[in-house]
Amino acid sequence: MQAAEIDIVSVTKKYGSATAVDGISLKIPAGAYCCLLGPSGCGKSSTLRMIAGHETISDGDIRLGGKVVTDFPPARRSTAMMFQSYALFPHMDLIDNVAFSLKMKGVEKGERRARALEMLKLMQMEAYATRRPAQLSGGQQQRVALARALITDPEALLLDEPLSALDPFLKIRMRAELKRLQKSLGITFVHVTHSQDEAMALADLIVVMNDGRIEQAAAPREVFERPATAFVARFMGDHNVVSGRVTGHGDGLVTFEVPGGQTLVASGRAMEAGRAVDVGIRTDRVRIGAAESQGFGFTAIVSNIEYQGASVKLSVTGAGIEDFTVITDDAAFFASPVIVGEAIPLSWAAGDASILGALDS
Ligand SMILES: Nc1ncnc2c1ncn2[C@@H]1O[C@H](COP(=O)(O)OP(=O)(O)OP(=O)(O)O)[C@@H](O)[C@H]1O
Repeated sequence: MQAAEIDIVSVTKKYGSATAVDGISLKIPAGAYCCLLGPSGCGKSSTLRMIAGHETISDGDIRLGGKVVTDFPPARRSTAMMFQSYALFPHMDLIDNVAFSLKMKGVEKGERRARALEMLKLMQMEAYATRRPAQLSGGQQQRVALARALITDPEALLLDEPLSALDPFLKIRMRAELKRLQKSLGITFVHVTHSQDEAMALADLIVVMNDGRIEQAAAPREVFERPATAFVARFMGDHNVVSGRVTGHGDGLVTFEVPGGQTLVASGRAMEAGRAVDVGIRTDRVRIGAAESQGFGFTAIVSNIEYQGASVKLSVTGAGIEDFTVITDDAAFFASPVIVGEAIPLSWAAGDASILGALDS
């Protein structure tokens, strides 16, 4: 199969006067596994449907494999879409379900059935070829839906929350299957999800969306290690976001004051005093113990402790700092446990607190 690059150029989607997608631009390389990630209502499904041609584009253009397809109907785009509900026909057996789009194209019966069987084989479902969808498990239905989408030989497969109907165990298994399938077919996958874990596990490119815009588009590790904005840091989880005002800078470090009056230090480029900043601090990089130098920690009051097996999660507050989380490994915690209500010193290394959004400059 051939893979297509997807180029979204200043695309806007309006429903009446409401803007669902607000002038986004994004290049998805051919053969990439791209996850559109974000909270409910951020515009991920609208973006996917515009790529598929199931939704008109209010402004801007979409190019697939270098060709402008903005006004093309779905069937002319070399894309295939797999829906959340799988949308299988209940009265047809699996072969007819999978062969359906070939029938629409006028492919002769013998050939379309042979190709459908081949697709079912690819998905290891040939033994069930004459069953109906209701006689299958959720995971099996998903494989059939995939076979049905792939039979048209698409250059890009578009998946809208493909794992959301599955139980947690199956979800993780099917997620591995999706990844394997994408690598073996080599075509571009665009997968809509609101799950950070799912996006981190699958994607080569994560696109974090918020309120119709793209907050960050980067490799999973980049998004996790260097969130571009406070929104991304909060949404990906595992980061504390502390807000304050800049009081000074020097040597790649910025000092800032939080509302409670204490001064902390973060890495970041020079910026003028008085500017409001958000600083990200990874929850797993904070340790219990006094800071070696001023500004790389604070005194916190423990408000909650959750045992999580391999780790322990502490919720704490400090002067001007609310909702701060510390993830510590279980051995370190139980070697010298703390209790709710206790005042404890917290600290982190110089590179572990960074000004969000100023990391690339
Ligand atoms: N057909 C429609 N008519 C009017 N408004 C719509 C339509 N489809 C979506 N919207 C609105 O556009 C915005 C973006 O919706 P969209 O479905 O793209 O978001 P999403 O990120 O995929 O959300 P979810 O995860 O809940 O599916 C929402 O505010 C939604 O209510």
